[in-house]
Formats: sequence, C-alpha cells, structure tokens
Amino acid sequence: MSRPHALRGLLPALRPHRRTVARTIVACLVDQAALVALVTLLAHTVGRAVAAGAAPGPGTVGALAGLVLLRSVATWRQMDLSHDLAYRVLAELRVRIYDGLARSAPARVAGRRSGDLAATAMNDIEALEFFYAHTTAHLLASGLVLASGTAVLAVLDPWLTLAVLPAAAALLAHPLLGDRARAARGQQVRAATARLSADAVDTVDGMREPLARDAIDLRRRRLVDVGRGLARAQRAEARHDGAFTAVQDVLVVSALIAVVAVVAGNAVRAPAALALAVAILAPVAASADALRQAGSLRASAVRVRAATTAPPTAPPPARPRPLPDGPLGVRLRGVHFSYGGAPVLRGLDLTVPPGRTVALVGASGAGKTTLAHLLARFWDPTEGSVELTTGDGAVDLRDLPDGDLRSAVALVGQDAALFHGTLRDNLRLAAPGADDALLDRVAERCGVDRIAAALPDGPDSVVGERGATLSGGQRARVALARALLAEPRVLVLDEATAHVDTVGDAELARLLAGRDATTIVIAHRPATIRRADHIAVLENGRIIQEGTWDALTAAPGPLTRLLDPAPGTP
Ligand SMILES: Nc1ncnc2c1ncn2[C@@H]1O[C@H](COP(=O)(O)OP(=O)(O)OP(=O)(O)O)[C@@H](O)[C@H]1O
Repeated sequence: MSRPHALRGLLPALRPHRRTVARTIVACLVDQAALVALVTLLAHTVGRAVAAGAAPGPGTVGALAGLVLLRSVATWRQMDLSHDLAYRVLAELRVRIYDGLARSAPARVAGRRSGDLAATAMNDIEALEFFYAHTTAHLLASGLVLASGTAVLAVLDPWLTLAVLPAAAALLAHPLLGDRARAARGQQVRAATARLSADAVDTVDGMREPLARDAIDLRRRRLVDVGRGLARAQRAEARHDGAFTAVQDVLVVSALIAVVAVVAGNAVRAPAALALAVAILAPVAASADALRQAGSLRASAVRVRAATTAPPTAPPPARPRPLPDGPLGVRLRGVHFSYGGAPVLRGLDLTVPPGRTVALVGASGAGKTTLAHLLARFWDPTEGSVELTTGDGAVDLRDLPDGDLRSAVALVGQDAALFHGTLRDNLRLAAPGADDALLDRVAERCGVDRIAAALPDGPDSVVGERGATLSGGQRARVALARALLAEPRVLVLDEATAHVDTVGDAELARLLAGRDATTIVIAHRPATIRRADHIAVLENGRIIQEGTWDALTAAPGPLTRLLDPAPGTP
C-alpha cells in the first residue's frame, strides 16, 4: 500500500464499530454546534446590552444556560465515545499484530529484532489513537459546522462569508502543502523510535551475559547515538509543527480583521459576527491540525498494516487432510530450500520409518536446523515435499490442519523458550489439558522433579524471563519434558541436550529409547549420535551418507571426518 493511502487503509478497522462511529459523529456535531450557538448568542447579547442598553430577557438567559449545559454534556459524551472507540480499535489491532506474527513465526520474527516488533505493537499503535479518537468524526463534524455557519453569515451579510471562507479554505489546504516532507519526518521519528526500542531491548538482553567493560561502553555509546538521532528527528518535527501553527494563527487573525472591517459600523451585530467567525474557524483550524498530525502518522499506519496483513509463510491447506491415528514416519523427497539467498537444501531425500531414531549429522551451517524447521512447518520447501508417512500412505505437511501437525510433531531446540511464569506453567505450555499425574510422571522421568525440589516453591517457583533462574541443562530438561507431555508421535531434537552433561544425556536417551515415537536427533556429540538406529550425514544441502554407526565408522568417510576432523581443520 502506497503511503498516501496508508491512512485510508486504517478505516476498515472501524467497520465493526459503525454504530459507535455514528454516535461519535452525532456527539461531535452537537458539541460543536452548541459551541457556535453559545458563543454567537452570548456575543449578540453583550452587543445589544452595550450598544442599545437592552438587558437580556429571561428567555435569552434560559437559552444561554441550556446551551452551556448541552455543550458540557456533548463534550463529555464525544470525548467518552471517541476514546472508547479508539481504545477498542487499538486493542483489536494489537491482537491482529500478534496474530500476524504467529502466522509467520518464526520465519518473519527471525529476521526482526524483538524491540522493533515491540515498537510496532506499542508505539505505532498508540500513535494511531489520535487518528481514531480525534480525526474521523471531528473532520465530518467541523465540515458540517463550517457549511451551516457560513450560511448564517451569508444571511447576516454576504461580505462576511467572503471574509471567512478564503481563510477556512486556506486553513484546510495548508496541511496538504509539504505533506510528503511531513510524512518523511514522521517516518524518521517512527524509525528512530523503533531503532531505540530495538537497541534498548538488545542491550538489556545482552546484560544477561557478563559483558566486558569495553562492550558495555560500546553499547552505552550506541544508545546515546541512537537516542540523539531520535531527538534530532523529534526536534525537526516540532520545529515544523510550530511553523504550521504560526501560519494557522495568521490565517485566523486575518479573517477576523476582515470580519471587523465588514461589521465595524454595526455595534449590535459586530460582536455576534466576530464570535460566529471564531466559532466556525476554530474547529476548522483544529481539523487542519488533525490532518497535519494524521500526515505524520502514515509511517505508523504503514508499519501496523504491514504487521497485520502479512500473509502466512506456511499458508493453511485449502483442503485439509486429517492425520490418521497410529505411528508416523517421516519422508522428505527432493527437498530444496533457501532463505532468499544461496540454497541451503538442494534436493534432499530422507526416510525415517515409524518408531526409528535417526541422528542427523553435519558441519555447522550445513542446514540441520533448517531441516528441523521444515519438519515443524515453520517454512515450506521451495521444491519437493515433506511428508508424514502412515501405515497406508503419506500426508504432505502442507495438507495437514495446523492443530494435527502441532500435536503430531514436537520440536525441541537448543535454546527452547521458557516464559516468565512458574515451572509448572512452563511444562503445561504444549499440553494445557495434561493432568497432574501425567505431569508428575513426565517431570520425574526427565529429572525435572529434582530441579523443582531445589527451587524455593517447588514446581510453583517462578523461573524468570526465558528461564533465567535455571541452568542451561535444567532448561533443556524442562523443554524436553514439556514436549513429551504433549505425547508427540514425531519428536525432533535439535541439539536439545547439548547443555546437559554426559550422564544426563545418557539418562535422557534411555528415556527416549523407551518410547515408540519416531525421533530425529540433531547432535554433534559422538555418544548421542552412536545411540541412534540410523545416521544420516548432511553436506552441501543433501544427505551424502546413511547407515548404522558400525557401518559408517568401519572405514573413513564423511561421518568419521566430522567426528574426528583432520588436524588444522577448524
Ligand atoms: N532465518 C534465517 N534467515 C536466513 N538465513 C538463515 C536463517 N537461518 C539459518 N540461515 C542460514 O542457513 C544456513 C543453514 O543454517 P542452519 O541453522 O540450518 O545450520 P545448522 O546445520 O543447523 O548449523 P549448526 O550446527 O551450527 O546449528 C546457514 O548458512 C545460515 O546462515
């Protein structure tokens, strides 16, 4: 979507709230009309009192009191309605941003910084509050007030219309001048805010590691630079906003001088005409200001739209095929994959029969994690197919309903994400319905009961953000227990036990061997590889060697080279 249309793209979010939008417009209209009537009647009354010595009658006093009351209620109502509308729409947009990320995770999240995503979810959304609360209904209402107010002026004296209308037109045209430059300045502020947010999150994240003094200074200098960049962008925006307001003031004052020139000879009419002109021009000036601000919101609108409308990287199947019960195997046929650059997988074939454990081995960067992610359908292959084999056929992952795939295949990575919450909550994440007995059994088998016993509140202890209060090996055990609790039929372990000590690794391997599930283990540790039924070596995007440990280590070959690199090999 082009930038000029970015704000129009925000309007569909109002569709489910048509009634509230209509009520907000009515409240705005009543609010502004009451103000115009009140100011005009008040000025007229004062003019008559001063010029003709006529005291206001009870009818006039009653009308003035009624208008004050109406204006107060209408102001409260329109503020209440417009903010209620805006905050509802913003809450829905936030959920849509989350859904957009979930649809594309981790593919799209992988390339972006979490602070940048947080800036879209928080700052850009917050910036749009102004658009939803103060732009749409107010523009319509002030347009109507302008039309009816100038009609009244024309009845009073056609020259009055001529005094006010050019200024009103100039006020409304003013935001259109320099619109592109304003949008560019808005874009710079939003981009600088996102950069600062991303850097701040990175820095706080980095503080988990004991950074060297120089590294801390470097991060600090970077934060200062990025902060200065944001301040520069904000200052440029504020400078132009100030100039904009000054031009607006000049336009309003010149219109008022023209009104005074027209009605100067009529002491009774002059105050009312002047008050009416002010009451008409004030909402027009406010609308022009809203248009100005809306222009600089385009960058936020573009970022929010991009986040909410991103198509899924693994689209749902057009005609889903449910997964039959029973054991599952895995089959990859002619799989090609690239992240957009050089190909990572180039025609990879691999078959894992149901119930077997296959170790996937390869040099760093060979594409093992990529293959694991294709098995969990984070991405689809660019060519070829990834299938789950059943007793009587095979189902392509692209044809599986998402729920079937997630319950059949579990992936445990080296740095499985734990959330700020209790140990028990973290275990239940993949299987919220698991009962306590099953949870205790799995926890005991994975050694998580021993971890819980050492924590102050046992399984109800809070493990901190990303499980920061646990060791790497403990986090690995929790992640494995969490996956097993969901009882997947295919388990993919991507260096899941790399942080676990050798004894623990053997203990977990025994536990996994006792299961019927198909297991694909990505590992560098010889003892882990050796325990697999079958070993597949990945190189140059293909499986170049397959067989049992005994067969593959009987003579020098790709596996032995990986296990025992020649001296001097990094
Ligand atoms: N999200 C991504 N975007 C772009 N390129 C990526 C992404 N993830 C991985 N790559 C690239 O794909 C190639 C394969 O990476 P992958 O993580 O699959 O290797 P690996 O065999 O698991 O390595 P290791 O043993 O070090 O974990 C690498 O060149 C890597 O730089």
